[in-house]
Amino acid sequence: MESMFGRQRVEIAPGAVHTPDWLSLDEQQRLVAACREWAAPPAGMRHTRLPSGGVMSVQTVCLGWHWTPYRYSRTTEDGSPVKPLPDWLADLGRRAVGDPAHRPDIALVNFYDQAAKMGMHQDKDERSDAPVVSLSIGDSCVFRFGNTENRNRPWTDVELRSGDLFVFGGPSRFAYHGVTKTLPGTGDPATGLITGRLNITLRVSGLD
Ligand SMILES: O=C(O)CCC(=O)C(=O)O
Ligand SMILES: [Fe+2]
Repeated sequence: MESMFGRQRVEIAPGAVHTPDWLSLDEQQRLVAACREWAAPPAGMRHTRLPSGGVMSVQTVCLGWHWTPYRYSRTTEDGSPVKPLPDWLADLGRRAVGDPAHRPDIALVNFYDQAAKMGMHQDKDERSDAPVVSLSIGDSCVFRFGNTENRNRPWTDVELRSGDLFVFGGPSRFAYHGVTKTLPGTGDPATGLITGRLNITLRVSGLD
């Protein structure tokens, strides 16, 4: 939410909190550089294929556990081992949640080109109700945060900008959400990302 003092931390729904400008420029630069390495093959960034035969418009690389709709595994579709989730990234997730016991073991790194979006869905392939941490870098987007019942209204549209944190847990952990559009040209090239949007979600798998 915008006030004359800038954007404020807002609880969008119980357990769902938007914290603007949470990442420093240094942290964003480090994440962009790391995402470039994670995106490289093997087990690199690709468009996820859906069982329906469709292909997601975002490109994704997974760390820790590989997500294939609708389950997690230790290897990708072509049999490559999934890249590890580095401790420093799990530490960042722990700091975002503010709970010393929080231990994310999955990162999904999504890249949105200017046409990419993500339909309303729940993050429900994890066997844990621990909060999901979402970090955004690059172009702004319209993030639609809905309800836990279905993909329809009520929802709240939130503009996520570069450096913003969004955490959803508690009663909002299984709320439907999606990205209706990105806003091309709104990112700061100083992050190292010249075009497009990166989103990193950190999750607890509940698997071993
Ligand atoms: O890009 C975003 O902000 C949301 C990504 C998301 O919902 C997901 O990866 O499940
Ligand atoms: Fe999601």
